Amino acid sequence: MAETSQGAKPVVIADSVHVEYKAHASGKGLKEGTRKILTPHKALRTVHALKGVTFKAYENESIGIIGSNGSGKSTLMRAIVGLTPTTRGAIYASSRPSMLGVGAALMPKLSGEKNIILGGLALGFTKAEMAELKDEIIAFAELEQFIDLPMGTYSSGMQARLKFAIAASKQHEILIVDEALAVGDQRFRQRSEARIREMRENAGTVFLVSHSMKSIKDTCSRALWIEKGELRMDGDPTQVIRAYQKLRNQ
Ligand SMILES: Nc1ncnc2c1ncn2[C@@H]1O[C@H](COP(=O)(O)OP(=O)(O)OP(=O)(O)O)[C@@H](O)[C@H]1O
Repeated sequence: MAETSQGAKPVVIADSVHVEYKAHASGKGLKEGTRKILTPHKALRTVHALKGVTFKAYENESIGIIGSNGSGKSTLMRAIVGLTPTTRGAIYASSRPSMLGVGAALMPKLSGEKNIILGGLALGFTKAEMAELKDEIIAFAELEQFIDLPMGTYSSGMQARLKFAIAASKQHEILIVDEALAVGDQRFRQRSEARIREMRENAGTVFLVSHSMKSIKDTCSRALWIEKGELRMDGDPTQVIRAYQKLRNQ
């Protein structure tokens, strides 16, 4: 991969990325192969969610992704992780990007403690490693009093804290955080932002999708503004946010 004049190596390259979703007129997304069983009179709509997005992300950057609802932010993140295929263009990454969140692996009926082990295994830790990390995770989530209760009894904020604490226990080289910070309370948000900064300092590259301009300003070194599937602006977070808010207030 090419290097910049400052010598930083790109870790993610998005090269004219297009993503088109095929959606049934009833509103449901379609998986490959589903098309065949649809009745012919039901129209198939194409949603062009990303229209040629190009950028390079470098080591140690923390990149905020902003834009209106439905502008394509999550689609871009899912394409970077490989969950959503690009229709045209390509994404190159120097190592496998991780999406912060172990939500899918967790089970509401199990205690917070058992879910920590489960979530850790899903992240690739061994049981022994999780036994060592467990207390730190419980302390970060501040759930000492509740950790033996089923996770399903937790409030949404408590669940979000548990998920963040599990996922943030691992150092990721390329980490994608999609709105995870918006759910906790103000104090937890500050602590999770600090943790993200720490991960970034340890040679990680972080993408943070958020509608909280404060989170982006406090956490990110760069911002990408995606609007209607296109990269509208890329640069210093304060300037990009100012331009975005100016358009929103018109
Ligand atoms: N599975 C899907 N099938 C069809 N269309 C989809 C699918 N997922 C997303 N879209 C469409 O793609 C566009 C971009 O959606 P996306 O979720 O990436 O936006 P976003 O910027 O993350 O929005 P928000 O800020 O509201 O979370 C929207 O028009 C959305 O309706």
